[in-house]
Amino acid sequence: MVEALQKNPKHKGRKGPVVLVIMDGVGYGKYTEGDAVKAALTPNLDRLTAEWPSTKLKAHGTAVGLPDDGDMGNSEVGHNAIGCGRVFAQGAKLVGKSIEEGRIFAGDTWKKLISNVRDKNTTLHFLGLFSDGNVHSNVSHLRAMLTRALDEGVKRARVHILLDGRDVGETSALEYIDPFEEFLSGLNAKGADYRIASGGGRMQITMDRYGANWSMVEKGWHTHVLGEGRRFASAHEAVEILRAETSAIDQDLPPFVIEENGKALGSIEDGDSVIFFNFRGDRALEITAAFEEDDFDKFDRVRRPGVEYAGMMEYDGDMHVPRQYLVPPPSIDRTLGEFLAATRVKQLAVSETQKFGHVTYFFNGNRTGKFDPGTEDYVEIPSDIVPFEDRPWMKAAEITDTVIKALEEGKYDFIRLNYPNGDMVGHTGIYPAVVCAMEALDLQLGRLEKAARKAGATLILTADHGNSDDMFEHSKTGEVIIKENGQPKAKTAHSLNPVPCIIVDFDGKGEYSPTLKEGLGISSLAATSIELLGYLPPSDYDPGVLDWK
Ligand SMILES: O=C(O)[C@H](O)COP(=O)(O)O
Ligand SMILES: [Mn+2]
Ligand SMILES: [Mn+2]
Repeated sequence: MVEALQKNPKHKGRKGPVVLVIMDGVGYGKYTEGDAVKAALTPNLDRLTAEWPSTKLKAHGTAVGLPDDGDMGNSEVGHNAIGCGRVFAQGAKLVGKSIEEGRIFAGDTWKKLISNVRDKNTTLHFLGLFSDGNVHSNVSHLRAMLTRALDEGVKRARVHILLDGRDVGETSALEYIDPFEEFLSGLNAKGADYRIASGGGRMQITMDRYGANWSMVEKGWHTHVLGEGRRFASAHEAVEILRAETSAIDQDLPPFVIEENGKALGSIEDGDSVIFFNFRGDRALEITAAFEEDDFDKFDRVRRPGVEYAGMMEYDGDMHVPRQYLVPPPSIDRTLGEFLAATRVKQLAVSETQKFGHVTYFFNGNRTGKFDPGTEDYVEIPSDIVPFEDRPWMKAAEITDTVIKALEEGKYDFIRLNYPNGDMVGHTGIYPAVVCAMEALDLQLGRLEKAARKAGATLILTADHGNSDDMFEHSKTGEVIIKENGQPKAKTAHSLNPVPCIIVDFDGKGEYSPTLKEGLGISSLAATSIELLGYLPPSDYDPGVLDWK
């Protein structure tokens, strides 16, 4: 356990709690066209921005521990940075380095999985998100592992691909599949039997998170493991036919199984090895449980093959899941939540299912569970299982109800909440729905503001990364890309834009300058929260945004 925090001598006390409001996926747009945050009618957000001290925070690239400044931020690295007050080298960077330096292949897990299939003459399977989005995975890591497996004498490998279209272009699947097939042909010319065996859209199969919809994982199990589902001769053919039939963007394409001679090419069998090559944990934990857990009751697995299973990384540092992994995760320690628990500051974390783990598991440095159940409460509002464009308001009102009640009861000192709308609806790429999501969010900000004023609370309005602020694809020279039908090409991924930091301090005593610091990143939100709670941040935390007089 960490030490308790020291008092901030310049803080003159507040009537109410500090409320950290994470408006997931709401940034400051670079372009007017496609900026749904700007386009929406948001009188509350506009007024709060105009009337209270505010600054912009960096939420992408090296400011959140990603390999370079061309990398968009994401919820994992964003909430890690916000909740941990410092920047850690993150999954994308750690795996890339481990491969570059060869450490991944010198590790016991790699060696065990490889010798398992070599000794038994069985199959090495790779399963994961098939893109270079760098949020959950990177296809370059997959290529490096396949190349190495062949060098180490692995004869047969099967790759199960989850089509992205969410962290990369919405219909970019063939840009990954076609060159990858060529790459496999190159390996196969050297004597390998390496093939794509199954796949499907990432929002249809396998990559559910936080228990929102286990039937996705069940469908994935049937597709990858049992080799059951609609059959095609190749992944390219599957994508073309399924697109023509459904008009779905990649993330929503139905599952497919590749067959040869009337048989699934790569079902997963006893004695095989399986590598789940995503480095990020939230959408990896459920399929991992299906492979690893003896007492598993989320769906009928029908057949559970005895395999050596490994994840790219450890996905849960508390529960030690998975049992075997290839690259050690960032060791995120001494988090804001842990310091507040040690200081006996009463904490509440609230979101709906889709982002519940963000304000708990990611916020606490990829750990499930509380630091101190005596002083912490976590509230999950169940998310609807619907396309988010059909209900862009999601559970913003219910989340707000919970926080307002907590403000009225005065039970907590620090409340953190995540409104998922800007991100979950942003990922659909459906512009009018995103505008509606922003307006729904704004209504709730108005309610929250009223309750906070009454309670003498301090609101910190911010976000983990952008998304809704950048809904159209732009060319390198900055023009909106127009499709054949004359409509702008939708952008489903996060943006590289900075995010707000607005300090709404209803019971402030003028102890700090109303001009906030500039040029900081979202890791500064931890120190800012601590200072507003009346304590001094740990000396190794990144500086807060406030200049105390
Ligand atoms: O998992 C997802 O939905 C996307 O890849 C990234 O979104 P998030 O980082 O906001 O969760
Ligand atoms: Mn997010
Ligand atoms: Mn997102």
